[in-house]
Amino acid sequence: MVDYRREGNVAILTVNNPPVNAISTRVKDGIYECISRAKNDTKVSVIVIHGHGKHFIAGADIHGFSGQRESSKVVATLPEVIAFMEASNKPIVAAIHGTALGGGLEIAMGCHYRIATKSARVGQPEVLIGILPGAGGTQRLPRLCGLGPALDLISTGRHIKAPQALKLGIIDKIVSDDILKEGIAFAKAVIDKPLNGRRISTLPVKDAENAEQLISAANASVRKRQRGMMAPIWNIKAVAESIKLPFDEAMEKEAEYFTVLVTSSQARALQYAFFSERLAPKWEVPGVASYNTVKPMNIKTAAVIGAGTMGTGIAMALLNARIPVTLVEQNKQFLEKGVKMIQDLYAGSVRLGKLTADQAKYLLSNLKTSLSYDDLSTVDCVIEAVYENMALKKEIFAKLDNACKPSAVLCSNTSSLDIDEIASATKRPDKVIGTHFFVPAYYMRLLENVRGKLTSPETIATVQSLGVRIGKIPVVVGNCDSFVGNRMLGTYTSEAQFLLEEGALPHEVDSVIKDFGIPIGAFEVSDLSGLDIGWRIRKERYEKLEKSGKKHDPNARFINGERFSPLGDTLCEKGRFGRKTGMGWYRYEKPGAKEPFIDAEITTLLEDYSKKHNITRRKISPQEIFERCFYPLINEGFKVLEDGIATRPEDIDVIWINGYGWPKYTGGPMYYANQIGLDKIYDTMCYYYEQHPTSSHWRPSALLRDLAKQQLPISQWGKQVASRL
Ligand SMILES: CCCCCCC/C=C/C(=O)SCCNC(=O)CCNC(=O)[C@H](O)C(C)(C)COP(=O)(O)OP(=O)(O)OC[C@H]1O[C@@H](n2cnc3c(N)ncnc32)[C@H](O)[C@@H]1OP(=O)(O)O
Repeated sequence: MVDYRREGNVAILTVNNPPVNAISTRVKDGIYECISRAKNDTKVSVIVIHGHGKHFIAGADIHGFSGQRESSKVVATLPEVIAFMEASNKPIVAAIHGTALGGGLEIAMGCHYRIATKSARVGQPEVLIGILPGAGGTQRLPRLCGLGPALDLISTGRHIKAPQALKLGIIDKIVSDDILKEGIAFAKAVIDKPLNGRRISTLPVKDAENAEQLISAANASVRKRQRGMMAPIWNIKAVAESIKLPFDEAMEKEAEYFTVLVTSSQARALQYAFFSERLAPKWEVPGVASYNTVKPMNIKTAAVIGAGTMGTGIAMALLNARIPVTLVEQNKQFLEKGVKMIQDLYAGSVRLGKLTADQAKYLLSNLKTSLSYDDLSTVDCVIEAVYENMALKKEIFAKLDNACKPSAVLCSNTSSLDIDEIASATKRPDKVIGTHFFVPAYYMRLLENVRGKLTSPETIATVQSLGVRIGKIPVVVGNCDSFVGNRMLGTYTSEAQFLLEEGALPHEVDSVIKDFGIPIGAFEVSDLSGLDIGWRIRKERYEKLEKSGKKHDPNARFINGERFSPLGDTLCEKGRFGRKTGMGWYRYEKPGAKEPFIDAEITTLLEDYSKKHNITRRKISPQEIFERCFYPLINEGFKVLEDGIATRPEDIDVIWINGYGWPKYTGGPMYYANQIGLDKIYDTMCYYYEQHPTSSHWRPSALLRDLAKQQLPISQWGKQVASRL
């Protein structure tokens, strides 16, 4: 785990714990033993610590915070090992490449010098997994780089690159990529330098005079950007101790606050989410194939069909990953508008300093445009991103099938339509798959990959690997109406509207949703994305119904015996499409404005509606709003598992966290269901099903019922599936 060797008078400690050199108990013990050995070795004058493989040390082993800890051979804790390193009279140099994160940076700060390669990144991301840098990070970082930067890094968890770390004084020098050679050379040059001033714990905190202002600014930022999360608050509190107390006493406070966080349910949920996000790309389709049995195709070039918001966003996601893209439109003006959108977004990134002008120019140089499918004969992959219309999509796929080489993968960015039907327009259904991106597609991390009946494992592997390459978290799901995310969302938006019919107002429903931690309410989000999108999809369904001989009544509150709210359609008929028209479920100062205001017209519309349908409006409690919005959603997640549409509960949680703003600190809907208690959810579902028998989303899932009866957690379902593979 930690190798020791000596080269002349330099002791070299190599941390070797693949894949990221996480600090397990054995790594911690190994470091302690190797430092002791170097301290006692009279031939050693200086020590270098570095990491084998891709990283220096990416932090403490996250498995260790909730699972069983390995027993330790040495009694010292990680903070004690770091103190032991800092106290060494022989200089210790941390030679950093890849990442020095969390406990890795804390170890580096226990060293007397830190050098790093230019591409190395450092950070204290503990807050993101619900804990704090409990091995002295909250105390050493403000001494090293100042209170302001330390508060920022520790409360946000963001990583910074070596050049910025150098500016902040976190590292001493940027060196070439031959990190070990550089480390040894640097170590030799500092052998005789005094260590006074190199032991960070003995230094004063920089910017301490501005403490009050910096701490209140950090707290204000947390209230705005990390609402509901407890870890950022405790992280700030711990850093604040650095200016109130001497180092040793502040370390005791750090340990105390660490214990509060590490035992919290938020930390458990965030750590579960961390591993779930890493599990998602490792797809498994029981009885079919899995990521480790199939090789993906290498996608060298891609095309995107449609230069609207979705198409341009997808094109940018591909361009950002250095994949050359041909953007195709049928209309020259639309195409030019789309290209301008991309150019403007890159120009914005340059203005914000996220890209250099040269980088933006390079990315744009990989963008080709075309008005003809004839230009797609050599591309490896096409992503169609036109609006949701089955006939149009089928027409496009038939054309693509003729224009593209036989090996090309054909993807549809659909959020709800039947992939099998789209694939039926081609002679290569095995190469057709849904790739459901989220808006804005260049930014949102979720990619819901929808496999059809005939989609080949190679095609699944290809889009999963492409997803990772373009920085997404790809999740494989099965083909059903609206797939996983939107299928579950459907129950939530339906219930939200039923609540309006019965007496609630949009802002009352939205505030319960936001209090739970979802950043934007159901009605706010509907106004943001545009009510007309759902309306278009519903109109397609009404047309289908009519074709099958069932007349659709625009006032109907039931479709095929199922409760339905026509309120969304009513708003659209009045031109209330949301923010873009300045009115939707809320009113806005002008079209495109962001701030929603309660609209008296909507209140009247709802009252009239209820009267017309003989519904007695009543005050609906926040608890009822919560249960009615979220329990059917959770229940639908169980049905999705039952139906084999999702393979693992973790996949559902990843979808909801990364695509729909579900608060990560609750772990996602399936994890959260366990926290509430499956029996409680089941009983509540039964209660509401009795009250609302015409809403099938209240019918409790058989899986939920079985697990609740057997008092089993949802993770047991995952295990059952895993054992069947
Ligand atoms: C008295 C006791 C006091 C103790 C105080 C201790 C205080 C210190 C706390 C910490 O250090 S908490 C950990 C802080 N570090 C992190 O949060 C880093 C997390 N990791 C990452 O951000 C990324 O993994 C990476 C290092 C940037 C690499 O990213 P990349 O995309 O290249 O790979 P991944 O797919 O993310 O990861 C690969 C592989 O490694 C596993 N892994 C990563 N980090 C850890 C970790 N810290 N612990 C355990 N495992 C880790 C990850 O799950 C992947 O595993 P597989 O999926 O391949 O099995």
